[in-house]
Amino acid sequence: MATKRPLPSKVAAMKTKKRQRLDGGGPTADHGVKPAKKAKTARRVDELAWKDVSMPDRMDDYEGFFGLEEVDDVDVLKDDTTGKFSFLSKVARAAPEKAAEGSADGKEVDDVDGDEWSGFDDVAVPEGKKRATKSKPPAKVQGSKKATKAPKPDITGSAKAAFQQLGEDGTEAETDVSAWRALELSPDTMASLATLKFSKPTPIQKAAVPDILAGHDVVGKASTGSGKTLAFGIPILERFLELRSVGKTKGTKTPLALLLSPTRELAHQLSKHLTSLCSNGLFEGPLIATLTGGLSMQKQQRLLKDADIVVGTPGRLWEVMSDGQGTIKALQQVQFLIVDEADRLLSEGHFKEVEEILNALDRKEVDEDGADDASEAHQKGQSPSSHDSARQTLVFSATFDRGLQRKLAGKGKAGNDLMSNKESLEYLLSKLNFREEKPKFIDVNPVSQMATGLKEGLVECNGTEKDLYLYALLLLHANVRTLVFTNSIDAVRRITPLLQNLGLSALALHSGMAQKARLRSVERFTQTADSKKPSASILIATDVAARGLDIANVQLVIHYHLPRAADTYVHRSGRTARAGQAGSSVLLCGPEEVAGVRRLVAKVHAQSAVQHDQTANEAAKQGYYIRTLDIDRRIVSRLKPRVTLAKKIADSSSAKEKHNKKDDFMRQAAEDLGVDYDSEEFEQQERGHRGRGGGRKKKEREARGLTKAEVGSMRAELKDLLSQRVNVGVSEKYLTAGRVDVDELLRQQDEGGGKTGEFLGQVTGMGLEDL
Ligand SMILES: Nc1ncnc2c1ncn2[C@@H]1O[C@H](COP(=O)(O)OP(=O)(O)OP(=O)(O)O)[C@@H](O)[C@H]1O
Repeated sequence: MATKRPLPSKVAAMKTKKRQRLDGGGPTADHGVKPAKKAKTARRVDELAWKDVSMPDRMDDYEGFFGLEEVDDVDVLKDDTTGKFSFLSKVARAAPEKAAEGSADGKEVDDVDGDEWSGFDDVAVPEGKKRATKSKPPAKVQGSKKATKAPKPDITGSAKAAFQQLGEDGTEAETDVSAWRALELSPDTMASLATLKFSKPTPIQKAAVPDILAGHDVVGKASTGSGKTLAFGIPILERFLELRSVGKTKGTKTPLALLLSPTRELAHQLSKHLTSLCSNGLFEGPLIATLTGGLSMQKQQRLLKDADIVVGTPGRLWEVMSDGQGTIKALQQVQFLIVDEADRLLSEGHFKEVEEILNALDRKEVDEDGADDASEAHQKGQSPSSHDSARQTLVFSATFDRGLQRKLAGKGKAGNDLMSNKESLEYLLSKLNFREEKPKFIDVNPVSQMATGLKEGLVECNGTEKDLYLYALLLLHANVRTLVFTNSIDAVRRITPLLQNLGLSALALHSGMAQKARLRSVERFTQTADSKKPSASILIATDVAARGLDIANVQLVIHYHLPRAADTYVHRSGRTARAGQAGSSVLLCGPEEVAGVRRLVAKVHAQSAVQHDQTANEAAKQGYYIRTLDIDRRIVSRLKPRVTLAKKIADSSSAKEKHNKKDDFMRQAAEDLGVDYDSEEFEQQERGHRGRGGGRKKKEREARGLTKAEVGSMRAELKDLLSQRVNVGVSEKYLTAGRVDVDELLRQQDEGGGKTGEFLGQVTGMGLEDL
């Protein structure tokens, strides 16, 4: 007997308009409801009248979905015997839309018959699915010898595709992509590049695309922000279009490419970037599934079934592969394996899961029923077959271990040492099972791994003054999109509210946050970057944001804590000065750290010289000398009262929050044990235990002890201080030149209600503007 079941709140929340009358009003006799004027008919999911949902505040690739749709007035029925669902609706999707809905290969993301769709979930269709329209490539796309399929004129009148080719004034925005011709790409890819307005390939794209298209394994090195994603993305799209033109993508259940990413944010960004190339409405592109932790695994597994490109972080990918559903078998057939940010992925920390994945991809034995059990195979100690791989392996990063670079460039001594260090990148590269004896090593930036538009500097300050100097730097670079890197989650948690109290809209990003909050922070930061809004333009992050993140218009990177390794310095700094833009990277360091910092930065700049047969010391000696930037101490000291107050307020709320959490935990534990819990008594006992951390605890207690009224008055005082303008229009250089009487200026400033001199904003004469 068919019964009705209401949508769970999750589904309802995903739709802007809820389905009507889900608990009644259906036409079934069981419910004895008056028949509607037009009877509802059972329809398949893809026959329903889905409409696009606009999501202004969400990431386009949220949870691996590239678009959401909604549907109204549908009754959902569950057959208790079979457990299958069916849908009753008066209206069906209009015919032309339906044609657009189905992909050429007839695949569907949500199983229509409900065979595998055992529960309700968000119903969404990736963008690639919805765009089966064709359109004319822009006028200047011509001359490709390797055409897979001639594009047809836009007979369906796809307004979207046509609109994408129009400039704001309605005229055709032509991008001359003739500089790509030497790469012999298909008209579809050329059209896509024109839509993206990429008029010419970047050096790494120019060098790597032909080798990848020719079937070689490639290890690619190019500086940060130089377009490495499309260096492998374009060949993947080319292969997809080639296979599609001969009908080989139809009905296949095996992905074409597998991409490994070290972080979740980067995985989502890679998907988004590839989507912009592959699903721009000009042709039907490949489906992309993003597998990352922190988001619904079932949903990702469902997407995986139809995916052409799989992008994943090692942990979640291995989890999915280990589920015995035949995922390993499917992934064993990928034609491309891409290891992005390879030196990070193949280093300690990610090592275990990456190695498991690599072993599983190369394992020959699979159960008779086609399913696989990775852990079982692992226990059996099955090892990968060597050098019989059909797939191409592509390895990319801006940084590689120096010894490895020399070897790849043919300068190193081959020897037994190759296998001696099991943790080394070299050893792991040997596990990648390249199809060729030696992959092609392409290094387009042998001279420097830093972006050409990057300027570097350091600010010297005591450890206890870092917050103050950070604030001063941020004020001096007001309205500049800034990424601040710290070495710990605690520091992000502390600095973010501190800056917020100071009236700056700082956002946090660290791995201790829930995944949705992480994505939201990146999304908000990206949006403000896009909209050029001055607010919310500071992201305080751990090194989870150091690699690969491509956020437009980030102009300043501040290293609040020194990076722990040279490669981290390169990647953090690489979040600015991307794609040929300018940007600055500033290190905050204590006087005792300056010498070490200079060595670290010189080492980074000396890498290439070392490749050219110098020793590290020789290279560093002739090397780069990072400049010290002066910030006028008078300005800093005038900012101090604000920072001190803001810190007290932030410490008070964080101590209270921490205490409440601990209290909840203790209360629960006491309840579980069936004993009484008195928080004051417990605290007194704790106070009795003196020892390490006693001072910190005392401070926490004091901060927690502040009353609401005390915090309120501090807030009022801070508000008052923030409303006063601080003159920062004078610099040390000015002072030493003796042209300005700063005391007089500051006095006038106070008396004149902030009308004298120059105020907060970009300052000239400090050396900072040269950065
Ligand atoms: N041919 C091109 N012309 C103009 N812009 C491009 C081109 N190719 C890529 N870009 C843009 O350059 C930016 C950086 O690209 P990408 O993220 O691939 O850099 P990357 O080399 O992978 O950097 P990282 O080492 O930091 O990961 C992106 O915003 C991308 O859209």
